[in-house]
Amino acid sequence: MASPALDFKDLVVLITGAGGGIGKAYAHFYGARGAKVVINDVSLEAAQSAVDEIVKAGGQAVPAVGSVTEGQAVVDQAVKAYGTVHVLINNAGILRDTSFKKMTDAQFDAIVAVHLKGAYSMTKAVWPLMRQQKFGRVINTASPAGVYGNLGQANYSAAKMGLTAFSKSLSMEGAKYNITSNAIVPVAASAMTATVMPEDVLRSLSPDHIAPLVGVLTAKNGPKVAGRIFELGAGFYSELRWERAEGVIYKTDSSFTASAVAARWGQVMDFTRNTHPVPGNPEEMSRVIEAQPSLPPNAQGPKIDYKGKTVIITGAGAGLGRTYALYYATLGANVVVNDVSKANADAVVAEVNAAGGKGVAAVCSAEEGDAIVKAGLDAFGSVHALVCNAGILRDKAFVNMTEAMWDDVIKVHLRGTYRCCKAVWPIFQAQKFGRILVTASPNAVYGAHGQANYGTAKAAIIGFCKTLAIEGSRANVLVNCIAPRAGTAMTATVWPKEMLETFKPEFVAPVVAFLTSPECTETGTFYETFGGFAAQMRWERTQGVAFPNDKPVSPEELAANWDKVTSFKQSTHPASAGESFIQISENFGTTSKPNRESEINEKDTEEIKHAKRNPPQGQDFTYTQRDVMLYNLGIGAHATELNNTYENAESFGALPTFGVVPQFISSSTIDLGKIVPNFNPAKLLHGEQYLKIHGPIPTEGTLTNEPRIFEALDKGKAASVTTIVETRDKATGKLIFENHSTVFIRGSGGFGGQQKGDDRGAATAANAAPKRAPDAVVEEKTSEDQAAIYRLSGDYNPLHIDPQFAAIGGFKKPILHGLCSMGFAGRHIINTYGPFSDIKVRFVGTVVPGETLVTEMWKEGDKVLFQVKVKERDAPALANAAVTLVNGGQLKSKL
Ligand SMILES: CCCCCCC[C@@H](O)CC(=O)SCCNC(=O)CCNC(=O)[C@H](O)C(C)(C)COP(=O)(O)OP(=O)(O)OC[C@H]1O[C@@H](n2cnc3c(N)ncnc32)[C@H](O)[C@@H]1OP(=O)(O)O
Repeated sequence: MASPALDFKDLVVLITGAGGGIGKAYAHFYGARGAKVVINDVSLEAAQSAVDEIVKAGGQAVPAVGSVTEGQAVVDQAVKAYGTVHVLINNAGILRDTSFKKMTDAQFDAIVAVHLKGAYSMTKAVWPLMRQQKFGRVINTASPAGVYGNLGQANYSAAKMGLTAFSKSLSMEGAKYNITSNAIVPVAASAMTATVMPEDVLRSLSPDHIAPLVGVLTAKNGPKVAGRIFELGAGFYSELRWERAEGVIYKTDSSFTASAVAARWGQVMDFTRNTHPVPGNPEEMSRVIEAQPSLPPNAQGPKIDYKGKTVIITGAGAGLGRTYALYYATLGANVVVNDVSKANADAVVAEVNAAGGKGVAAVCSAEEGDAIVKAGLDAFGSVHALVCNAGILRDKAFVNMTEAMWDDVIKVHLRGTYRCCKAVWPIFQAQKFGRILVTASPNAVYGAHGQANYGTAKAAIIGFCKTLAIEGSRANVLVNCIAPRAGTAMTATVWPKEMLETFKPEFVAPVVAFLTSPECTETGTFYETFGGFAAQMRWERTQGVAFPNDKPVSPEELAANWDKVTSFKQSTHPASAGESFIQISENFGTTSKPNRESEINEKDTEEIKHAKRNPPQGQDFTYTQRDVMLYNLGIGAHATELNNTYENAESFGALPTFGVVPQFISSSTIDLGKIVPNFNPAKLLHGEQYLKIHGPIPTEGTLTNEPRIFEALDKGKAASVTTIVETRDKATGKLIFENHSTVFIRGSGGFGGQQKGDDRGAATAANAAPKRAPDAVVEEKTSEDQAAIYRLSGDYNPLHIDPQFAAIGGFKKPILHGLCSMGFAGRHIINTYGPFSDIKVRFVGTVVPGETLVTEMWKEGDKVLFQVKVKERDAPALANAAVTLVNGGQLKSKL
């Protein structure tokens, strides 16, 4: 049941990058729901055309041209047109994809500028308006590339992940003013994916599936949801959150070493008993304070030493960085002590030398990655590990944050990390060894007041780490991330003594030294660590809710299912963009329940109306591999084609036209005598067939059928009746096949009903054969026993075996099943062009078992048009026929 109408009337909604793609889909959504839409784009032409479309459809919209990095100028245009902004959707984006090895500073900086600075600049400009009117909704657009990492997108991953924390911080600061902010992780087709994805996948990933969730989050009367992350696409809607392993509290005495950390690392990563820490929860730290005194000394694991190894530590002049440097020194490392302060760097170098290591200072900003790495190379000849630790704080409430405060924090943390990683990357790649540890923060996970800049930079580092890990693993360059907590010079004045004692920076160092050692084989992982405690973090995703893929759900219906979107009861843990995509792609091709009333035609007789409104109960179809082999043989597969005829063959499976078999039990039992007059089964011929294969075909199992009468046409002397059957996997409910079957019943016309059928797209396409000679022709003789074999797959119509029955139908001999001829043609197409995802044919002439079928084919884009003739009589058998090739036929080369 849908929830009450969500109210968007007169909300001023500013959407960045709305000249195309998802942004434009939002614009249409809000325009249709009575909002005042402000369409931002860098292109006036694109913005204006989106505006025109909305106005034409009866909505209100204005363009606001300009770069998102000039937020105030864009917002001024919105205010000029509509007085304020209620909803801001930070959607604009660009891509500069390339391997990290080849990434230029310009490519990194451009992405950070548009996605991060753009979101900052736009939000900063609307913030005072939202505070003043005590209403604001901000949506930030993250990406699977950000939350899971993605090859060739180190820059984009960083920026997108950064926006998750930006939303959290904004939500905390906006709460008092009824301002919420959420991040979405959309999976949708865009101008970019259009070039790399097949058409049906693009259709399934329509951007129209994203707007309903954004609608729920921004409606005047929607649920109050703030600081959360939602992953969605293709009609699937879910929420993401961080989950933490129970972790280990190591005793922080002298037995707390990198080797002790290694000894129990499995437990650090063990999610059997997981937790979901609440931001700012005081129990978090008191748990560690209470546990420490009674812990036994730590058992030691494999020896970890750094003799002959060089470790670069940025920001090592004080705090955590200094303690790392000193700890590495005790393990015999060469340490490059980077700091902006020469005095601090020199002092730590002296301490490193005294502690058993060798130190060298690299006095410069963390952004000077090349200079820092050069210092290490000059002093020690090589570099083996990099710990990116340098950071600054420029805490300020977002309303008072200056551009410089934003820029400085992003630069030191994110750009500094990028520049140092970039500088060590070729060295690590060449020596086929490298360990990188980057530093995020709990505030990247939980958000924090006054740290929109810092939280964003730190979250960006998590996304950056994930992509680097993917790109580095082949060369044994492992990249991990920590969110440490420790007492600082600042907390020294406010924390009680026992906290200062428990959360010393020294109590993070052994974890760091383990993570950069050869003994650590993890990559792309992320940990919280403080006071001897360490625990891995991973994504947890709700089971989510999937709506039919063929049309976008309404925001009301989505809101009515909000508990399913957000319930973590049966959660999953996608660890990569690929894993995340599986559940989304499972929703491809799912269709809405048909609205039977809409299929009623005014000319339908009462009998037809009744039949349409009261479809028969579908029947289950259970089958085994034997049935698959029997079907394949029935349509001419040969014993030598083992994948079709031998259950132990490596790629054993059903030929795609097997899809007509499971539904037959349901469509053939429809009582046609109750629908058309003078029904005589001997006068029934199969007229047309359309089959769409939605999912992989199981080689055995139970499928369910949902049949319905779609139309019954009066063709004068004859009637034609079309049934549609959806066939699903009984266990999963996943749609596997959709069949449209038309039977032509001679002598049953003249009842005065609808004469012309409705357009059902590919199922009714004319598929006229081109004038040119066929691109390919395959000829194959059917067996005299073909119908006798084929009927064992379920169509026991006596027309195909019983001469007397055939004679009543007007035939000299039993004729071949139409679907058998279609199966032959399907094989001919597969063998010529590869597998297909749908097939449509019209049966235009009968075939007698033993006759030779000639399949003529014309390739037109991703379709193959075809027709089949009977060679002996030069008579047409199948016409108006076509298939859609899987992946445009590219699979053929892989077969
Ligand atoms: C799986 C789900 C359940 C399916 C149950 C199937 C059970 C099976 O056991 C049965 C079979 O397999 S039978 C064997 C396969 N079928 C055949 O051999 C039929 C061959 N076709 C014919 O003989 C003629 O085309 C014929 C007789 C069909 C039509 O020829 P004509 O009477 O000459 O028709 P025509 O004058 O050309 O056109 C009249 C109107 O009908 C439409 N039409 C024509 N062929 C059609 C066809 N094959 N399917 C659907 N509609 C068809 C025409 O468009 C025309 O419509 P309109 O008047 O609006 O222009």
